[in-house]
Amino acid sequence: MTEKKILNAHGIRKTYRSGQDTLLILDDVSLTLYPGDFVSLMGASGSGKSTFLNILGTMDAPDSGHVFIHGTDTVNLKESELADFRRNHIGFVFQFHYLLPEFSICENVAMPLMIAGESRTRALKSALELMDYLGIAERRNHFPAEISGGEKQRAAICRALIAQPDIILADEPTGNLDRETGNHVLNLFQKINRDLKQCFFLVTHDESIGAIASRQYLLKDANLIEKKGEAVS
Ligand SMILES: Nc1ncnc2c1ncn2[C@@H]1O[C@H](COP(=O)(O)OP(=O)(O)OP(=O)(O)O)[C@@H](O)[C@H]1O
Repeated sequence: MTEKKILNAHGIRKTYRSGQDTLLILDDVSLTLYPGDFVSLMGASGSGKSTFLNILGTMDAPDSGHVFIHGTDTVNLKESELADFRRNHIGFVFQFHYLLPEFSICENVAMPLMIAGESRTRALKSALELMDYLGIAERRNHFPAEISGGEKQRAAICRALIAQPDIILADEPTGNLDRETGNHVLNLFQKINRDLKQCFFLVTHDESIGAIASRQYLLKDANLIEKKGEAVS
């Protein structure tokens, strides 16, 4: 039996113009993600990690190639269809939390559901359940400026999870945190992956962070190379 694919990126090529030059960032790169996968992508600064994540997340378009998510070829979607598609299928966690300062933590977490048309009461209830699961429920009525960096990142993770996305794309999610707080966030990723079978794609320049993934890749010279080695739990 073939396992269901969550994401299938195929033959991705991406170049950027730099003056007269053409920079080749991704050269015929392919990747498949399955339910419950925990995949990391490492590579030197400027190797194209964020570019690849943004293409997988439909935030950027490849020059050629296809990104199928849940069977839909996202490269063919119109700009007007992409926002809904992302909201339904992809959760993002970035180095900076991007919480909205004028809303409470609970409202921030509930926001994707409210935007999708869920009632405020039900959205806030779901948000609170998730915040309880990730240990920040007691911060529900605080505003982003009133909580710590680690709590903000946990709130951002709740917001990424709330619509039950097929995949969470995380770009240097601990880059702005001290080592201990960062480890706590990574432990939460592992817990969510284990408990909920949530698929993660994690970009990091830090090999010790990338090593927690069950499948590890390196982006080098525009190619994706699978690293063989045991995941660190
Ligand atoms: N919009 C753009 N226009 C031109 N060049 C770009 C653009 N975006 C990225 N680049 C270049 O493409 C290369 C890959 O960038 P990218 O941000 O994907 O690398 P990265 O591996 O994520 O780097 P870092 O670890 O430093 O964040 C870099 O050389 C960068 O300067």
